[in-house]
Amino acid sequence: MEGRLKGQATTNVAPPLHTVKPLRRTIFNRVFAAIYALAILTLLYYHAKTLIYSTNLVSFSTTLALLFSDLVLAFMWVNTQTFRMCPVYRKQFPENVEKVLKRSDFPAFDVFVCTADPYKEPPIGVVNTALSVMAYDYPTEKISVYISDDGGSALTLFAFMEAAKFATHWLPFCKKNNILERNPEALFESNHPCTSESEKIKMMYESMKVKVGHVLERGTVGDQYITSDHEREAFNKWSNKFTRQDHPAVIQVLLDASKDKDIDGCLMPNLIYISRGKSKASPHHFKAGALNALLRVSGSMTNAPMVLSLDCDFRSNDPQTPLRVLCYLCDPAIPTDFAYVQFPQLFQGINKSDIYNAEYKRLFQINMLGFDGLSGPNHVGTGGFFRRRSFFGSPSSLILPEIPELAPDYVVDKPIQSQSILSLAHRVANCNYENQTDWGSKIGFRYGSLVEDYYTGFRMHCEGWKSAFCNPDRPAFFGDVPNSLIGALDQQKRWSVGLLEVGFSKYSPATYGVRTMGPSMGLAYAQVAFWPLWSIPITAYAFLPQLALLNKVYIFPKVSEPWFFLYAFLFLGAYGQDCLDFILAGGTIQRWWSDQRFWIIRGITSYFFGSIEFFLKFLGISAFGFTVTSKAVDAEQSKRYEQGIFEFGVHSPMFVSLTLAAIINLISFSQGLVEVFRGNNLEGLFVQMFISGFAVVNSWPIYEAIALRNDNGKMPVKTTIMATLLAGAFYAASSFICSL
Ligand SMILES: O=c1ccn([C@@H]2O[C@H](COP(=O)(O)OP(=O)(O)O[C@H]3O[C@H](CO)[C@@H](O)[C@H](O)[C@H]3O)[C@@H](O)[C@H]2O)c(=O)[nH]1
Ligand SMILES: [Mn+2]
Repeated sequence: MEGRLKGQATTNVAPPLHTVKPLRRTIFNRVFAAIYALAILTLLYYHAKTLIYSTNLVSFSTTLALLFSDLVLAFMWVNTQTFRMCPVYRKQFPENVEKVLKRSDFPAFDVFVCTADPYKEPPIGVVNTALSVMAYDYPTEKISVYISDDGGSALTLFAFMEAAKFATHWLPFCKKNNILERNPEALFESNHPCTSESEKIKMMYESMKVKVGHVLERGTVGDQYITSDHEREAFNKWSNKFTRQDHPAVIQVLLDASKDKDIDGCLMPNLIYISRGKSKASPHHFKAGALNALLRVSGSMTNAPMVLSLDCDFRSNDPQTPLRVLCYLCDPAIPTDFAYVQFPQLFQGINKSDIYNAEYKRLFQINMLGFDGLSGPNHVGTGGFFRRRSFFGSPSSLILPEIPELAPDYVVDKPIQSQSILSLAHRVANCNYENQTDWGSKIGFRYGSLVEDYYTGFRMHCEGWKSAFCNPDRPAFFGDVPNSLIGALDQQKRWSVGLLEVGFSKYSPATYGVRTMGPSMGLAYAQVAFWPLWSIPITAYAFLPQLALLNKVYIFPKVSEPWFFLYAFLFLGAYGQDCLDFILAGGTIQRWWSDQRFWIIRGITSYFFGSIEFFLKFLGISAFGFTVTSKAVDAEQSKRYEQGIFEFGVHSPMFVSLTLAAIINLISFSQGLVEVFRGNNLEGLFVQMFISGFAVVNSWPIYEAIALRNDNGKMPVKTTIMATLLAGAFYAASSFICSL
């Protein structure tokens, strides 16, 4: 455990703030890893032998393809074992925080909420996120919430002006009634006790929602909604020349903790709207750029020592969360190299069997425990409480920013609305501000990857920072999931590009990471960076055995041969352990099934196309950007999602490859059946039939979408035709090769 973050349960001096325990399955994991490693080596030996003794081109090339695929699988398997070697489980005791630290001494914290598009990310949702953290059980005047609007939209600003007014009722209401769901949407959807007060608040919320909805529908903030000169002045910044990609910085203080009070006369938190300056001439680096602008603007206004970064759809579900964080950050025994506490991404609105594997249990929950036993979990973009200091160089060498006011220990001694503070804030939010500075390379969130979260956490760990995973029984946050298949696949494609950007950079976890953090952490990070490589074995196994079967070429050992048992063990062992991990983490068999299916789907869609996009960019042929996942809901579509029906509906190259695989597997399985009925060679074709049969079962929703459905989410005819033509071409090409 490298002497880090050992819980303090054993000391009697102070009440414990947190504890850490190894997971019981660790021994089993280690023994199984040793056995499985032997099996993998045996398989590679088998392939090598077959390769050497292969007599014709077809068997040589199929063996080579299988060998290469299995090498990729083996590489990923080795990386995955790092998560299984010393997983730990942590607990916090927030009730003890006030025994070691007076409430008045609690540190201040700055919350960053990012949004980028009022139509894909409806402002009322962003408002809910902000309200839920503004209402934390924490000294209110120590909370500052910064909204970053990369959509540069007056509609979002309008929503927050309304939210600021509503908050003066909402915060005291939550605190007086000890409400747990502190975002109004969640509270009013739950069956909360109805009182006259809650009815009144609900009406206020509904009327705000209607107003914000109206403005969004119209696309402009009508005069009737502007209630003061101050507001009018703010909206005047949206001049004719103002576009989303080209505009000066807009910073609007909506609530000021030094003077604005709620209806009971208590101080409110700071609430600040920011749309950083943009120009087509300077790169804005997507979310990472937005977060760095936030680090600077918040630095110039409040410069709190603690920073929480949130996606716009990531609502607090527990007002006590900051206290859990203090269990680490205010623990007198905490090492100085401690950078952040990461909460898992958990979601609301996932359907029963989680058809799009939106839960991502392995990434967000299981692997985190493994990371946590090493140097700590990676950052997942939202739900991370950082020490501001960790953005400025390694624990031992502070890198100062270009102006002293932004240094992490600078004390802001002027009110946030003073002229000098506001002008500094505007200056650091300017689009050219970062030119010739260390932002994005040495300080702040790091540029160069579409998964800025993963990359930034990785670089911090490389610098020697540590982190801890915090997964309380009552989830700290809930997010939204992509609720259409194309939404989920596009998101995964973006991640794939971003991950490869890190995997094949000079900071690759497999080389630089292993060198700086040691093999365990390096390979753990590599496990994630190289996900898209899975597209190689998955695509190979989705087409090769099937095309071979169609051409009566048998490429796996016969059932009667001992090698068959090696294959059986490798398959059952991997799937069995995977399933066990999933169930032990509280999953259901049904969701595990979706999880394994979606891994295959991603392999032939997102990972595959993401890799292509990455290499095109690498060769300088094309560029790509951050396509924001839509959080807006379509009633009909969400009804189908509820029922667990896959949503196709639109044509996409990714759907073509998916349909192609489904068709080839169905035909090859049928062909296998015919052979079996003819009494031919069941022993020899069993493995190939098993693989295509497995794929057919997994592809069921695709066949339904092609042939049995009539709703708007069915497979577009164009997609089916293209896939069918391609299937024909694949078959023709394969028979040609076999005839050589
Ligand atoms: O130019 C941009 C693009 C996106 N965002 C914000 O980034 C967040 C995440 O975007 P989303 O479309 O929801 O992407 P996801 O794939 O769901 O997000 C995951 O993956 C991202 C990296 O690809 C991380 O940034 C996120 O924190 C993580 O939750 C949202 O709040 C956006 O508003 C910006 O602020 N500026
Ligand atoms: Mn998201």
